[in-house]
Amino acid sequence: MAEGELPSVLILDIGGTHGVLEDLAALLKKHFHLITMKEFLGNKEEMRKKIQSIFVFECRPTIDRELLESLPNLKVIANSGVGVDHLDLKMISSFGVKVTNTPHAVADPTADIGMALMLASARRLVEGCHIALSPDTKYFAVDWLGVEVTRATLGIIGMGSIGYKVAQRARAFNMRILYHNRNRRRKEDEEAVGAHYCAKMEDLLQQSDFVMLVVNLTPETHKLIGKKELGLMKPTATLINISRGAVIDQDALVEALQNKVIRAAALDVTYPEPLPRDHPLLNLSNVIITPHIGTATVQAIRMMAEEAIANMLAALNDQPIPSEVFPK
Ligand SMILES: O=CC(=O)O
Repeated sequence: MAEGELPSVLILDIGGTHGVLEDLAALLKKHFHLITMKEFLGNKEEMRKKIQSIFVFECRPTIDRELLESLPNLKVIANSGVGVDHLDLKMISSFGVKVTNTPHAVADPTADIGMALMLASARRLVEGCHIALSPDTKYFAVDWLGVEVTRATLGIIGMGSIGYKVAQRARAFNMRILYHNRNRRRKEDEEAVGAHYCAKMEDLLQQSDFVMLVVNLTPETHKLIGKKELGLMKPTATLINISRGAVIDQDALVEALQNKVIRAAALDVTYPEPLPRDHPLLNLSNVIITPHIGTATVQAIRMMAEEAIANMLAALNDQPIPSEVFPK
């Protein structure tokens, strides 16, 4: 790289051609020369040699061996978002390329979406909205009573930083909070939010009125919730998923919802995304689905870009990286 020249960053975004939003581009341009996928595809050897970093912005691309082989000077892939289940960490690391994520930016907005889904499902907000918008529906609230979140039992599966933020919020609703996690949190953390540890996930499933999934998607959590687990839940319970769609066996979920094995589900994530238009989950009145919007806020998008920039700069300058993700 010539002196004074900014390091080149390839931007992978939804559609692969638009680059990032204007104000984020301005932020990135202070430190990097940006290359959109459109420019990249039309181009030449010389440009590929300059690319030192990939910024994955609001998309889940497949980064394959072929792409990595074509970028001889790539040092880091900076993912905006915390989940890196779409990246083959071992393969990427075999090229000497580092991977980073943005755990701080995502925690609050994702916890907010968890709470929003729980409240919306409990109080049947979407159905209520349809009734209010429809000119000829007769309004009899008794026909579609909701349930209360206040003082109910919330079971959080996955007590990392997002799960913990959910617990903090749930405490304000006087909820009884149970959690299941690979590792038990420190006593002080538990006490601060009044959370009780369930070593066995089954105990949490049996006792909770609301079960919220906040785990990373890994081989161990793939289809963590299937027919057996749904069968353990109360028939009055609601399942909320803000992690990844594949954490639930979706066929089993459809069956459980159709047969009222559980009361309802509220999902910000599905498998695949979006669901095919004829998917049975889209035709159930006891389901709310949002299109993976846990971090879709003005603030989060900016904070994720800032975190990614700090990660890229550290990686390119051989400094300690704030949020590096290592292959297991
Ligand atoms: O899904 C959102 C994230 O991984 O941060």
